[in-house]
Amino acid sequence: MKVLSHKDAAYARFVKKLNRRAVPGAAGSQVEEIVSSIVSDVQKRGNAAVFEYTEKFDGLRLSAKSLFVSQEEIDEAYAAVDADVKKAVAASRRNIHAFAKRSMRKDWKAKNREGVIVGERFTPYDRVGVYVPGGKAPLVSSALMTAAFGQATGVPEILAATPAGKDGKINPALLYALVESGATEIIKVGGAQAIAAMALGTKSVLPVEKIFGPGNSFVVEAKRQLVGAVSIDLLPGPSEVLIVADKTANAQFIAADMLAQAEHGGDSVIGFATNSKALLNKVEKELEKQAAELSREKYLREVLKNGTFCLLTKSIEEAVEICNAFAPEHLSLVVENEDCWLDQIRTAGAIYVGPLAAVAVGDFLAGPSHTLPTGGSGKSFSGLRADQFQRRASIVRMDQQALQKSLPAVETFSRVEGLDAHGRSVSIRVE
Ligand SMILES: NC(=O)c1ccc[n+]([C@@H]2O[C@H](COP(=O)([O-])OP(=O)(O)OC[C@H]3O[C@@H](n4cnc5c(N)ncnc54)[C@H](O)[C@@H]3O)[C@@H](O)[C@H]2O)c1
Ligand SMILES: [Zn+2]
Repeated sequence: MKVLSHKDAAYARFVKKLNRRAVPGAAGSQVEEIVSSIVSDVQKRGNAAVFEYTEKFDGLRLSAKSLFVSQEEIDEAYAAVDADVKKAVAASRRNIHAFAKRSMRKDWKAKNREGVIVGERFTPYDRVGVYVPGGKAPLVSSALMTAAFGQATGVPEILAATPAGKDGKINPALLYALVESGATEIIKVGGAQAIAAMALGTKSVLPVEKIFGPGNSFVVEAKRQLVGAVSIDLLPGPSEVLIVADKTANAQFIAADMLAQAEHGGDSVIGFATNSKALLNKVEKELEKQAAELSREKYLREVLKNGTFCLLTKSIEEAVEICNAFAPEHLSLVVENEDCWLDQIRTAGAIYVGPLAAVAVGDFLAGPSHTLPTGGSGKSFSGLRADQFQRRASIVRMDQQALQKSLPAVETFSRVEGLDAHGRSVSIRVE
């Protein structure tokens, strides 16, 4: 764990490094090369390549038949999942649908200055892909936090991809959540090969139009490389949280929120910035104490060692500047005059305001998607939302009078651009 005060010599350089730009594969890790060879192999050899990589990385032998989750497997999952889980999935789905309804784009029309009627029309995509990570934990909530938004906007075909275990089984709760969230087909494939299969199609998999969802660095890099063949939602990689707090905050709550994101393990990053020395000391102690009591201690230790920083800043203003440069996936803001500081935050994917706003409530239940930009990509992308499942077309219609009023400016543009056919196509209607 890195602990630094603004008085330390190393502080300025460390803070400067926190000013990030998104790079999915860790520098020097060769993720880019590995992924590009997987993608081109799936493009060339289709199913055969998908099956080989699944055997290599997940220890599972697939065939054209066992590639897809069967109706029997779905029925088994529905029978196996207990009532509590079904209730929790329903509660989360209800909030997601309500949230999605509000953020969906709605058709509109208006008249411009010349009287031309202009507007926008939105229709759901026909076929999308969602990736649900399955490596380190069965992310049941991630099924909801991607597919259920597509379901809310009325996407008719949702292809889901998630890695299965060596026995070919997918966690029943995850399978249940996927089907409840509108997945119409599910393939038992993970990693870059899953993204390539969905984007490019194989003999068995029909290609999709857009790909959604989080994953490890191979998944995120594959999405990045396949933009063009498909569009994507954003680049959501390993989980992160930054906490900005002053002396009014509760150290136990802060440590608990940090550990909640740290337990995702891997390349997760957790940060804490405060202007209170006393709070910093308390949070450090709490992290140790609480980590020892939690079940995923191995992942927690890994992230506490390599992916954690605690900063004593000069002021809250400076902590907010660091936050905007870092662009955290989750920001927890626990300060006096919280609304004032909230207005200054520009790059965080999700903002949790006040001491009681536990990040885990947003992770599972609140309504906004937990699929959020990480690794600094919050500077350029926003979190997953319903309107990303909508295609948009602009609409233009006009009557004789509007056409006539448009003619002079059109003729001027035609003349300066040297495109006289453009001008003629309007004047011919006015004459
Ligand atoms: N940002 C968000 O909104 C958000 C939400 C949920 C989860 N996440 C993140 O998603 C990630 C999930 O990662 P995961 O690993 O548990 O599951 P995953 O499903 O993303 O990755 C597993 C797949 O990675 C591939 N793989 C593993 N090692 C490989 C190698 N050496 N070379 C090529 N491919 C390889 C395999 O094909 C495997 O199927 C976590 O980092 C978690 O924090 C992010
Ligand atoms: Zn989380």
